Amino acid sequence: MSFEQIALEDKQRALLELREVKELFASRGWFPGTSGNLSIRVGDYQPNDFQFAITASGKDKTVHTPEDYLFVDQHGKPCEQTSLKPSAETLIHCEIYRLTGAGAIFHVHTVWNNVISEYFWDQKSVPVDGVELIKGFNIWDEEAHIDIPIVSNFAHIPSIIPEVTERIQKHIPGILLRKHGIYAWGANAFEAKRHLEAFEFIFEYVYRWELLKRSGQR
Ligand SMILES: CSCCC(=O)C(=O)COP(=O)(O)O
Ligand SMILES: [Zn+2]
Repeated sequence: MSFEQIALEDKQRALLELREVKELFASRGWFPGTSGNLSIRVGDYQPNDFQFAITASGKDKTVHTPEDYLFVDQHGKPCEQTSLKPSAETLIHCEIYRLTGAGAIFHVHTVWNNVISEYFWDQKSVPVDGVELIKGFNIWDEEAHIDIPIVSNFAHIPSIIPEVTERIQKHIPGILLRKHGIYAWGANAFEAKRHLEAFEFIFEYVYRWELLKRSGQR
């Protein structure tokens, strides 16, 4: 499907949703120092043919400007002539869309997601047992155990991709980059937001619980 064939309403919806999510996450302090990036897919999807709106690179995501977003294709190339640069991490979004067919991907840097990624780095995943918010991922078993994957972080973004490709799990809608941040996704913006919020809750809970166990209070 060409970019021109995608309905204008679909493109406008994506931009509006990005603006709302960006404002909400900014109010939570989830974009420190211009970090983070958000994307929402538009039009039809095939693993090798899709388009999405994404935040422009290096912007202060706590403010709104007319130059906050642009549309790119499955290779991360702008769909229209623009002076804007897509997020430096666009290729990670491309790969997650390619593998999952998700409708939205949100990436934030928080202290909790950074701390937990380092704490469990030797295991390469964060183990989570029986926490109610796992239901946020549509996993309904009270005793469920999940392992949230952690992958290596590199300044050279293409070097991050192979591990993302290898470690993405079908039933876990997120992946941690070591000492960098979380990528969470969903079928649409509502679901991706729910997943991201569940991850952030779980990271704080698991780390605090680990500390209590270590200190001998539990
Ligand atoms: C300033 S944080 C380093 C880059 C980063 O990790 C990030 O999430 C923001 O990069 P972008 O190009 O999307 O602004
Ligand atoms: Zn980042």
